Amino acid sequence: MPTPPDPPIELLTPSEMGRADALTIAGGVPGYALMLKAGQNVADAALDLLRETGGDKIAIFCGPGNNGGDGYVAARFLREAGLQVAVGALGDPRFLRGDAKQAFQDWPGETRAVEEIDLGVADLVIDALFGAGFSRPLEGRALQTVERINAAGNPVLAVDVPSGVDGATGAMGSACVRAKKTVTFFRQKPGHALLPGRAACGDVLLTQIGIESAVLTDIAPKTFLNLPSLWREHLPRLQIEGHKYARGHLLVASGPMTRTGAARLAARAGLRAGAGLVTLVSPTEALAVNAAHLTAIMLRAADSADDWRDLLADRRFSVCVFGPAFGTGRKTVEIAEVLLAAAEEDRPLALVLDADALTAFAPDWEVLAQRIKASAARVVLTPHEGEFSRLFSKKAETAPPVSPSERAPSHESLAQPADFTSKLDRARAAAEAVGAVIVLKGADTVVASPDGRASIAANAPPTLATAGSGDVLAGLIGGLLAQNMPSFEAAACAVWLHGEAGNLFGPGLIAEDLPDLLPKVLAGLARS
Ligand SMILES: NC(=O)C1=CN([C@@H]2O[C@H](COP(=O)(O)OP(=O)(O)OC[C@H]3O[C@@H](n4cnc5c(N)ncnc54)[C@H](O)[C@@H]3O)[C@@H](O)[C@H]2O)[C@@H](O)CC1
Ligand SMILES: Nc1ncnc2c1ncn2[C@@H]1O[C@H](COP(=O)(O)OP(=O)(O)O)[C@@H](O)[C@H]1O
Ligand SMILES: [K+]
Repeated sequence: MPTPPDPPIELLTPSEMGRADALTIAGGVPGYALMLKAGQNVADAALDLLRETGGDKIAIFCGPGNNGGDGYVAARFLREAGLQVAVGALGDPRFLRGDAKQAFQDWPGETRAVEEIDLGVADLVIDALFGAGFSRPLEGRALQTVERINAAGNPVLAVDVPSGVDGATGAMGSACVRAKKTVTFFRQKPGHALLPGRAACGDVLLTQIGIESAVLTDIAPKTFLNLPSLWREHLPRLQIEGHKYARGHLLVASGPMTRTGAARLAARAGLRAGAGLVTLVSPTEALAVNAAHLTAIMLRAADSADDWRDLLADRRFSVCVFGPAFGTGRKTVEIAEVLLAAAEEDRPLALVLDADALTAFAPDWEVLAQRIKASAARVVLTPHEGEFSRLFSKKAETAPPVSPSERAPSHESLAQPADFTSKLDRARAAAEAVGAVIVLKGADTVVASPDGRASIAANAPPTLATAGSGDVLAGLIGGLLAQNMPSFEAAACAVWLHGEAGNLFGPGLIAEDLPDLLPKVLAGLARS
């Protein structure tokens, strides 16, 4: 029998995880049974780490909630396994409640105050201070304890999330534990994938504690790790009787004479991603320089919004990447409006608006939103953080519907990257407000759809932070849209392919290298 394809990997916010616990408990599994399994998994991970690093002395820091409860359970298992375990409590453990109280009572050893734990002798530290219940920046004793753990430099195993990291957002307030490994339960959380949380986790070990996947039917999570399992079934499939027009005709808009490279990078990436035909649309003044660099990619001239309108009368043009190095003047807004208006029910068109096409509308994101919502085009916006802040810096005059997610930001705060509002929620709220798929780029690129689905990528290497790499990404999205891949899946797939191409090349990467790595990445994907 053929093996079924891997399912998408859901990411659960701490409150969704709370529902998973609650549904399981309501189904007859005692909460303490879940905690016992969680603590056992932590103990097993600690034993594995000690096999690598050597030693038998463990310091466990237990907080005032159920995360601390996992710590007391792990302490008991590790002591039973013959290790020397020192337990330090943050807060008076006599005030623990519920399962955590039970776990403390079942711990047969001594419990001291966190300050009394000698880190100089510990071979491993277990951080069970705060997990899903972490709710505000650390201060006082909690902050001092985390700073002491980090300063001591022992290998740290974090329980669920490194203390100080918000599992929903990946944000940290004043400080957070820096772990070598993080053991989490049932499903990963957005905070394991979003920065800075991801960097604080070290390796993430996902373990099971007796929660059935069936609870997810009720919870209906909408956030996923950006892995092939999320979009594989929507990958373009070549037909034996296919012709190039069946693979779509992608347009890419070139900037003026001295700014033509970005469009050529996008065009080549679009062609490599599988668009049947790619035409670069160049200002007349830059035709010669573009012509000198193009072979398989075709070339057309267009200078004004009217020229673009005439060009689009040819209905075979099905996708356009617009914005890279185009310039941010009034003409950019006019052409974007022509592109959006050209789509009709019986004239499908998909648009990737990138870079200058976003900045040209800034800060009037509501104008862009109106045009997109009035358009029949499928639209993907690909801002980096700077473009996102510029575009969404203005307060909303009429409050658009608010994102359904846990920490939905008001649209007034769409552009605030540094607080507890997550990149995930900002991208999601923007997608809903604008009516387009948003690709909010960076080392933890979020792709958000107006229908609430979102993905977080964790495969991109920092070598991708090189001039022109975003142009390549825009072209990849265009190439996949040209083959009729749905917008959310096309954007997520392109982000993943982009990351894998970066990984394949390694050090010394420049943007020109990326498109030509695509055949290898696609071949690997087909084999996996
Ligand atoms: N039955 C369950 O629900 C299970 C829970 N599990 C564990 O339980 C954890 C969640 O437990 P809780 O919901 O009790 O939450 P936590 O144990 O993460 O933290 C809650 C406690 O920390 C305090 N707190 C939060 N932020 C603080 C800050 N910045 N400074 C000082 N105090 C702060 C809160 O007031 C509360 O007392 C998970 O992360 C997981 O480790 C696992 O045992 C699996 C089963
Ligand atoms: N530190 C990083 N790690 C991984 N990927 C990164 C990092 N920094 C940037 N990227 C990726 O590189 C690309 C850069 O795009 P962009 O900022 O638009 O650059 P450009 O305008 O030069 O093309 C994006 O896809 C982004 O996600
Ligand atoms: K923790």
